[in-house]
Amino acid sequence: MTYQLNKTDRKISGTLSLTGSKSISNRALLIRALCEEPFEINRLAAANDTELMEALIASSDEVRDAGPAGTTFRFLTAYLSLQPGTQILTGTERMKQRPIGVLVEALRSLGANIEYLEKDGYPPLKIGEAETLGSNNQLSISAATSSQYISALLMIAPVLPNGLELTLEGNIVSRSYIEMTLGLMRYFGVTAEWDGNTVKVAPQKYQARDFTVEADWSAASYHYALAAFADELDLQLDGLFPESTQGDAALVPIMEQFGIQSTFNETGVRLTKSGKEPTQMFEWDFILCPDIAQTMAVICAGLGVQGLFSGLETLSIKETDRIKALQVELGKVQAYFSKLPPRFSPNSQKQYFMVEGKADLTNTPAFDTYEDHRMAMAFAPLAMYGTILINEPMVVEKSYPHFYEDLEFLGFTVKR
Ligand SMILES: O=C(O)C1=C[C@@H](OP(=O)(O)O)[C@@H](O)[C@H](O)C1
Ligand SMILES: C=C(OP(=O)(O)O)C(=O)O
Repeated sequence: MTYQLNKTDRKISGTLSLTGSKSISNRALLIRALCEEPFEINRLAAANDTELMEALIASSDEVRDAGPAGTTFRFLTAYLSLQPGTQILTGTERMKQRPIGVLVEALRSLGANIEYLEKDGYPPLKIGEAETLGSNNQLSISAATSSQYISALLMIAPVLPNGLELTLEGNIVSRSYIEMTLGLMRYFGVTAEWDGNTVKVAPQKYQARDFTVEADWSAASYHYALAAFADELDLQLDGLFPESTQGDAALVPIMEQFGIQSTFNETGVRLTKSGKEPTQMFEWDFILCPDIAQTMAVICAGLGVQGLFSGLETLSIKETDRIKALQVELGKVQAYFSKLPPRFSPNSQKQYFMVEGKADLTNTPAFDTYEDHRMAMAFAPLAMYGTILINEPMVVEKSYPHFYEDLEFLGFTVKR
């Protein structure tokens, strides 16, 4: 299936109410499953990944299929280790290529009974009943591959008989998501101490409290891209708060550099043009906000701004290898995304990528999406410069099922 997108003017105005954050929703659902009393979760994400999370927690099926949902898969691995009986946790072909060994090894050393059903270190998993889980409460874990493993362990930590002392080794990737986890745990009455590289969680009970999920800042990034490409702008995004636990809220200072002013009000944030010219050279380290790297690469290419990106170490193990996918798709519009040779790196400790060139839309490019929602949504804003095609457009359902309807509301034509 292919969608054709275009927009005849460069005006962006109106009010959108964005879906809830899938990261926050998936945490709130896991915490609710571990809490002895029920509570309400308002504005749960409409994301397929969140629907899966909710359905798989409630399921009594022996085989549970998390599809392409990474957080769902990782959080459920920890949760199912606590459950009686034996379950099989599986996912898409891509999920079977996304590593899980660090989490499985950590759970095994707590006493979990987990087997790999295909390739060592990767899904699918057979999770049996543990004889005793958590009699040992000290664990070291590599923090350099995915923060989701750490979040999964921290969320089950208070219900383990002796809690958990988790030592994080190596470079910590996506640290903002670990902080989000601890923030949510705190909201539900569980305290943790993070001192140096050790996080300690004593045995505690989650306290039931109704909760409202903040809107999704990663989803907001696509609207910030429209804002950056617009000539006239007055866009209200409802459901976003000024004090966010989402690392992707870094969009506010980032987009200031592109002349976008974010003004928080009672219901959300209003985007207007600040009057400042966009920067000609944009530099950012995405280690705390990896999910907006694709959006920012396309914003740079759309405006012809040179981008110097670092902190992209986790991108190759996400829904697709996002580095390769960006290289191929930006190449279709004569823009480039290339790894900087170490001798040109401003900081020898980091790996840099450079975005160069201004996207040329004259030949109605057809963008492939690689089973990655963020490839579809990051490239869609280019339709403000000319007609584009998006192949397999419905990948967006993973996190933002109403994405195309929201574009139509803003005046885009979406030919299905
Ligand atoms: O914990 C979470 O909700 C997430 C953590 C990040 O993953 P990594 O920690 O693997 O970078 C992020 O990319 C993902 O979309 C959601
Ligand atoms: C990486 C992502 O999700 P997950 O790891 O949960 O599949 C994402 O939504 O960009």
